[in-house]
Amino acid sequence: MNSKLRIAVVGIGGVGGYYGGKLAQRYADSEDTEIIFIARGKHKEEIQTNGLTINVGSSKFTVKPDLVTDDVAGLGKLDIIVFCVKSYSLDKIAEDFRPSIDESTFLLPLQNGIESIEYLDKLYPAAKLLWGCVYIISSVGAPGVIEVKGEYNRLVWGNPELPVKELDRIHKLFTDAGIISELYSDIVVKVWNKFSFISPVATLTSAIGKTMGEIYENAELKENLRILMRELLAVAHAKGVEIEASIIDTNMKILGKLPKDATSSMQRDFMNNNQTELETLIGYIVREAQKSKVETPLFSKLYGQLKSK
Ligand SMILES: NC(=O)C1=CN([C@@H]2O[C@H](COP(=O)(O)OP(=O)(O)OC[C@H]3O[C@@H](n4cnc5c(N)ncnc54)[C@H](OP(=O)(O)O)[C@@H]3O)[C@@H](O)[C@H]2O)C=CC1
Ligand SMILES: CC(C)(CO)C(=O)C(=O)O
Repeated sequence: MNSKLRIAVVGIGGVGGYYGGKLAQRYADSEDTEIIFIARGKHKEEIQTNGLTINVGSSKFTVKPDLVTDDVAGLGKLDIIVFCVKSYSLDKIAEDFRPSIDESTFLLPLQNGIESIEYLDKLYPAAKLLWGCVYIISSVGAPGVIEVKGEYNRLVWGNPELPVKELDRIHKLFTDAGIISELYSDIVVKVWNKFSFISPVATLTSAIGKTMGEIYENAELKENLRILMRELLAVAHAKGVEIEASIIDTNMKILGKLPKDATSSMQRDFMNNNQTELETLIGYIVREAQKSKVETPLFSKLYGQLKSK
């Protein structure tokens, strides 16, 4: 019988490459923990042959997990699954994990937004769902290579309804791997806090094609961003999430500290004609507003514009 703790990281892109890389660096080849990467194509082949190299600021490390595969069906029971694909890829792959998931499996989705978490909760109601989000700027540089900007990244996660002892064990597992792990009992608010920044910023930058600095320095655009944040908060409050109004000022301060030429990843996806996370970052707010009969005129207008882009 396999008594190892079995962890799968699904999607070895910017996020999965960094967090999977840290886990593999600490636990691959260990006696008690198995690290599995779900990757595909040339990226998978490169990781299998030469390992995954992670460049973080001025340092770098290369890892080889215990297994790299695109064959989810044959994996067997898993203990922790960290979903790091883009939100639009989640439903395609999440279903394939059914034989690996039972009531003791932890699921940790790290997509931006709320919808992926709600989606996995509905798909696997018996599993132990963790809420999570990450503060990192990272991407695939080349097959087998991950580029992370800056040295300081945070993994924010938790679920107050699950036993503290089990959460503490995962927290130790992450921390021992060198991951900055922040375990919160008010995790729902923490994930909405991040969403209250990224959703309005992604919406406005993508709709008008301006950088974060250009928005911050223009009073009218800045007010539009505040309006989007207020609309998002109204939706959160209607859903019973106790997010504080002061998060808007906090978000504006964060925006002011970012490089003037910073763009959002959705804005870059629109510019490069790539598939985007429009539905989970923006469409979700519009749909939830309709369900709760909350008015979100600016979100609705910009969502309509972006949908037809
Ligand atoms: N990157 C960042 O800095 C941040 C990202 N986020 C969020 O994290 C999430 C992930 O983003 P990010 O890491 O940037 O995305 P990436 O596109 O860099 O990574 C996703 C990876 O998943 C792979 N993938 C998709 N489907 C499959 C599949 N069926 N089998 C195997 N591999 C698959 C993709 O492979 P392929 O290339 O072949 O499609 C890609 O390597 C998003 O929701 C994003 O908004 C949040 C904060 C910061
Ligand atoms: C805010 C940022 C840049 C990094 O956390 C991000 O999440 C994104 O652009 O999608």
